[in-house]
Amino acid sequence: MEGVDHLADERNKAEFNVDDMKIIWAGSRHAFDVSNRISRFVATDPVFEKSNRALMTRKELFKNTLKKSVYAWKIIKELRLSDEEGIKLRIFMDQPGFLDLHWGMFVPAIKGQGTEEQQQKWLSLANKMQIIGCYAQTELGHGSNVQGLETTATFDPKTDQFIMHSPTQTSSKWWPGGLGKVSTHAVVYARLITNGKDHGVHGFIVQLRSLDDHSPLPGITIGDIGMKFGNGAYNSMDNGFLMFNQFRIPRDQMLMRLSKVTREGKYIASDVPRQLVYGTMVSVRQTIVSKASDALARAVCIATRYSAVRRQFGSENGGIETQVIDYKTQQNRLFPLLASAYAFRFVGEWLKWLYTDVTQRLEASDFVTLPEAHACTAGLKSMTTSATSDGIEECRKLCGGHGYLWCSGLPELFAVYVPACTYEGDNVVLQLQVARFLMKTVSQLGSGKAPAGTTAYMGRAQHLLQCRSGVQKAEDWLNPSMVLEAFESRALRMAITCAKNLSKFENQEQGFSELLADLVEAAIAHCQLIVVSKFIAKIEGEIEGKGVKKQLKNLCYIYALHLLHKHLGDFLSTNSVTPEQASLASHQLRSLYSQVRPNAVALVDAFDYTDHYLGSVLGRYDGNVYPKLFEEALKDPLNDSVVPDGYHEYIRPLIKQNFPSAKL
Ligand SMILES: CCCCCCCCCCCCCCCCCCCCCCC/C=C/C(=O)SCCNC(=O)CCNC(=O)[C@H](O)C(C)(C)COP(=O)(O)OP(=O)(O)OC[C@H]1O[C@@H](n2cnc3c(N)ncnc32)[C@H](O)[C@@H]1OP(=O)(O)O
Ligand SMILES: Cc1cc2nc3c(=O)[nH]c(=O)nc-3n(C[C@H](O)[C@H](O)[C@H](O)COP(=O)(O)OP(=O)(O)OC[C@H]3O[C@@H](n4cnc5c(N)ncnc54)[C@H](O)[C@@H]3O)c2cc1C
Repeated sequence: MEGVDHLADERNKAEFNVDDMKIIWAGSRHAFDVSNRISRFVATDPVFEKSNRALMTRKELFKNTLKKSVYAWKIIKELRLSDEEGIKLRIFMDQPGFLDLHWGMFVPAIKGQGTEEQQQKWLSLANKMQIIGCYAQTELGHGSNVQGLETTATFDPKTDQFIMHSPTQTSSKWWPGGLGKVSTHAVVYARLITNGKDHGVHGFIVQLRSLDDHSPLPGITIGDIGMKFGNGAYNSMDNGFLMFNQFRIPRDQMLMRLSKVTREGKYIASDVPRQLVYGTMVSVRQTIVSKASDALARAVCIATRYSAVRRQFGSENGGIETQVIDYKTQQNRLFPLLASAYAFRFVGEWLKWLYTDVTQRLEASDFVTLPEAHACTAGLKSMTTSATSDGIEECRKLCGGHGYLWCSGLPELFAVYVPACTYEGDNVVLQLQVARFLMKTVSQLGSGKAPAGTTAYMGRAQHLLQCRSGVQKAEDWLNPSMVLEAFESRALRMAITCAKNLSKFENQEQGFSELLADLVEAAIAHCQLIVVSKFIAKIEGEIEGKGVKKQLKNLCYIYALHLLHKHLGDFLSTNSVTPEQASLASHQLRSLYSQVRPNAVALVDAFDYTDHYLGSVLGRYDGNVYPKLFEEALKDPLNDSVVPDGYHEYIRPLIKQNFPSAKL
């Protein structure tokens, strides 16, 4: 029935003020206002229609993305939207495209690695989008191993130019988004060679295409790398390949904030850490963590609303059946994901603070917190994107068969989201960076250098290695210090076991290779501790709104205790909890699920997503699922005619057993 809220009963059950929770979710009243206004604007503008995306050909989808992106840019300019509003517009437009790489990587790379002069020249063009840029780092043969890149930039003192060259097929740039068909420029990462000496990987601004007719400049071979996973989905993006054949650029197009090449070809390295050349990746990894909560929240919103609408079994005397959300198994799969969406939101807020702090310090030439910022952005990017990808797929299964329909919104969400486990650093490779950081921290324990920030707990190693959890009854698992101690002790003990095992190897690098799997587990334990501790810090802070804090507390402990349950092997083998304490945690979890149950729909309403953004028949705000599923089915081109194309050619001859005789 149109106009009826099929979820009204669910909404009436809520024990907290949803509008107050919306502010907490958004981060502030201002952020909520912006998000709410822009999402509704996008939802009502026909140019941003997206329900027809899956049936588009690749070319149609690409052109549709161009149209939307340019229209979005026009709106940003004409309505003088702020950066914050512009970014929200892009998010609610919900279609990956070249804007992401231009604003998300090309512009930041120039800001972070260009001199004042270079910024003035290039950003004035880029900020007006008179040039369109991308980030060309990965090559066919090397992605994770940035130091292994093969593209060369050789300085030619005769002409004061760099010669960009792709010496092998594997050195072709391969993957950069926006490169294939749109970008006029790129920040290209290549090995800098002066006077025959290789100085490692540096960034260069390179023009790729003519600004008059868009044709590739001579010496450049460029194109799209082809269809990717899923129909529609990330295929809106023109991920590209690029080869240089002795292509020349002026010397002043090397990004020279971190190191320089003089007119004479002398290489001058500055005294800042060389890793700052990776700065753009660190900034995007930070953004990806906040976006993880957004993607997971979308999937959870769909699965929660649908689980409240969907009924199976349990009918007595012909009465109505049980809502599937009332099954404990459904709750046990769904509510931890709901809790994770909130957890990732809060750790994302904290990471943004950490990133802003390290950026300010770097500007003042203080590099002390850089290793921690790198470890946190890498580890949390890895942990949250892996959990989100798995979570979206779990939400699809939580929706049963209908979750597999395109119009559930979940297949496309998964297809668009899952490469987040790979881009901006493969998730395993990134956790190994965290592991290196942890091993270094452990090796310095007792040296007088007290661990700080997220590793401060390691400073209490003596206590954490000996302590036994004090949990005696299920309610003790609602005590923040008991929960934290269990997570700290598990993380520390896993890290120390790895360090001890490493020390048995004469060659540390060989030892590291042997122990990779254990090291990744230790790194994940550390990252989970960070998320749990930031969630606890959030609920211990000031939170306004009727009943809001209570709900967040429930979600916080669900998040922590479901991790305990999931990684029980770690907790038991490190003696961080006993089997009895683990079973008390399960008991407490069940009780928390019961408390969340009446609030579940309201907790996903707090995300304030429009039906346009959700793009899901199953997740509709009004819960009017079944008539809309029919409507969607009838829109399919196969239903344009009653008798399908191909009937006369194939079906009829088959039924009539009337096909021409086969010849081998
Ligand atoms: C006017 C207003 C306008 C506004 C309008 C706006 C409108 C439009 C809005 C548009 C919206 C934009 C928003 C978009 C936001 C983006 C969202 C996401 C979308 C993403 C799209 C996908 C794009 C994908 C891009 C990519 O994938 S780029 C390529 C990424 N590649 C990688 O990540 C490679 C991974 N590999 C590495 O990073 C490194 O190789 C390595 C870290 C694995 C190893 O490096 P290396 O070999 O050098 O290091 P070692 O292991 O030897 O370590 C040496 C020491 O260095 C430390 N280290 C390493 N890395 C770093 C680092 N980054 N920082 C600091 N330190 C680092 C190590 O820890 C070692 O330290 P030690 O010596 O102490 O041990
Ligand atoms: C959708 C998408 C968009 C992208 N956009 C861009 C872009 O705009 N610009 C750009 O430059 N790049 C881009 N990339 C490339 C991306 O950054 C790389 O794919 C990513 O860094 C992973 O590198 P790889 O492909 O070389 O993986 P590989 O390193 O080849 O990984 C293959 C496997 O090897 C494992 N492995 C690798 N090294 C190790 C190790 N040391 N120890 C243990 N295991 C290891 C990995 O875990 C993985 O399982 C994009 C990629 C995708 C999928």
